[in-house]
Amino acid sequence: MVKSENKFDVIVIGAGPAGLAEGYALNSAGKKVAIVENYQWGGTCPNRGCDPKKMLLSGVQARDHIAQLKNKGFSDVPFVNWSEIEAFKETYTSKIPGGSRNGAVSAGITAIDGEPHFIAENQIEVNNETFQADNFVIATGQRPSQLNIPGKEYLLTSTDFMNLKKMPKKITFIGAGYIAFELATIASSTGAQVHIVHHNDRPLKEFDKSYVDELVKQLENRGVKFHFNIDTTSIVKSNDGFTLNAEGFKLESDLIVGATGRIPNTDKLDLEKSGIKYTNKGIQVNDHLQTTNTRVYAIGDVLDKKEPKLTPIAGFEARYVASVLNKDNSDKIIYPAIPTLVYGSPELAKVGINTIDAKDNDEYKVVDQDLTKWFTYYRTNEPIAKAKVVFDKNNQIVGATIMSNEADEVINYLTIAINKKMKHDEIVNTIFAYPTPASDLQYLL
Ligand SMILES: Cc1cc2nc3c(=O)[nH]c(=O)nc-3n(C[C@H](O)[C@H](O)[C@H](O)COP(=O)(O)OP(=O)(O)OC[C@H]3O[C@@H](n4cnc5c(N)ncnc54)[C@H](O)[C@@H]3O)c2cc1C
Ligand SMILES: NC(=O)c1ccc[n+]([C@@H]2O[C@H](COP(=O)([O-])OP(=O)(O)OC[C@H]3O[C@@H](n4cnc5c(N)ncnc54)[C@H](O)[C@@H]3O)[C@@H](O)[C@H]2O)c1
Repeated sequence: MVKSENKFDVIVIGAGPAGLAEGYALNSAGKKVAIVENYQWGGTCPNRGCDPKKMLLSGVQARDHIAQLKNKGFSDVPFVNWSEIEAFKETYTSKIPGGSRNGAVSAGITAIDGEPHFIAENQIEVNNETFQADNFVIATGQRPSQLNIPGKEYLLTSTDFMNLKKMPKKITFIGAGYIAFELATIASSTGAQVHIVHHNDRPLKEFDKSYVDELVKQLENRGVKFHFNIDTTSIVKSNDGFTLNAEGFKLESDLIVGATGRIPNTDKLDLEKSGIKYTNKGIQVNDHLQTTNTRVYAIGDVLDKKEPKLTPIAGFEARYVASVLNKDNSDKIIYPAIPTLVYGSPELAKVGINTIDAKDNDEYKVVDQDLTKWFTYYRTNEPIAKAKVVFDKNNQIVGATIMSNEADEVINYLTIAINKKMKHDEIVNTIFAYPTPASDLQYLL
């Protein structure tokens, strides 16, 4: 017999951006909701992902702005003190787990701490107690993948990097994806000599190659050394640090960070007992985000999906599933244009139709502009600012790739323009504050 207080309308598993957004949306619609978390409430993004990374980057970007203005008002480029910036980040992250849990409980959500696993299609067990629900939403996210090589235990994760108390003299990242580019930018501005070792010659492969090549050059200009086509075979501990070995290649470092992707947290849940299918890419769902057990939904990074695994998409999926469970919606999920961004100095961003796919397609026109001399970028002496914009046959913007220090802001404007199908006239006739990246939009579109 399941105790009546252990029976819920919906049990959400995982208290990250996806699970919390789900819990709040269902709770405010009057459902009896519980959320189960096995580690830190708040999940990856605010505890060990987007937010701490961006706090660490804030100091780096401030320093880089001054570096750009060397001999144009500044004679010295300040040193970024890693220990202070890391401690500042900690003032934010240390409050996240408690704050996230308290917020959910204050809203009326039942918080359960422990390791859940399915024991039947509508029941889970946590801490030897049985809980039952009409529906479940799995939102357990991902964790860093680990290379299967001798010495893998010596590799740090992105979380370890962000919690370092001291920046080492020499640090190596394996893998050249989002995490390596962003953390390498931070490390190189805080005094470390940085290396990136990648197994092929196509870093950030989902972005336009010509812009990635330029980004690689910008990182090289700040001292980052790239080693392409190197397949790491082992890590060996030495007296002073660690040696990364590959065929005909050796690299000594004080620390080595593995940044070769992330894997879904599906393994501890006994999904088979609930009839839920999954692959090594995540939980399989239909176009209503429903798993192979129709009472169970899955959202966020734990999904096997083609959309990128990012915080705002986790929130979008949570709101969608809430609308389905609240019986307000029976439509399949349709994603709007999704912006993605590699943070740094400069930033690389894209949205909508990829400029790589549009290049050789008659349906599209791609306009590539060097913006470096435009006033917005000239006034801060940015080393590089570029934009490739994709238009369809009606001259409607459908995609873009942007590189500059302001790419985060510009890509968001372009996302609105794509989703709202805005025409050039509408942009020209919108009065934006001048001079800002927004007031440049009329020359981009
Ligand atoms: C270094 C880094 C930087 C990033 N930067 C950005 C960025 O700038 N912008 C962006 O949009 N995205 C970024 N991301 C991705 C972003 O963090 C994720 O997309 C987002 O956190 C996904 O939310 P989620 O709720 O699906 O998963 P998560 O945030 O991972 O939350 C899942 C939760 O489930 C819990 N859990 C796991 N297994 C179980 C279990 N068996 N039982 C119970 N609970 C469980 C976890 O402890 C966690 O709290 C970054 C990620 C990393 C690692
Ligand atoms: N700004 C952001 O939005 C942001 C920032 C960080 C992370 N994230 C999220 O976290 C995810 C994980 O980031 P990530 O950088 O770990 O993964 P990623 O998938 O972006 O990059 C991993 C890279 O490692 C390479 N790789 C794989 N095996 C390798 C090997 N044996 N040796 C060398 N290289 C190897 C891959 O080819 C790939 O380029 C991202 O896909 C994204 O969802 C987002």
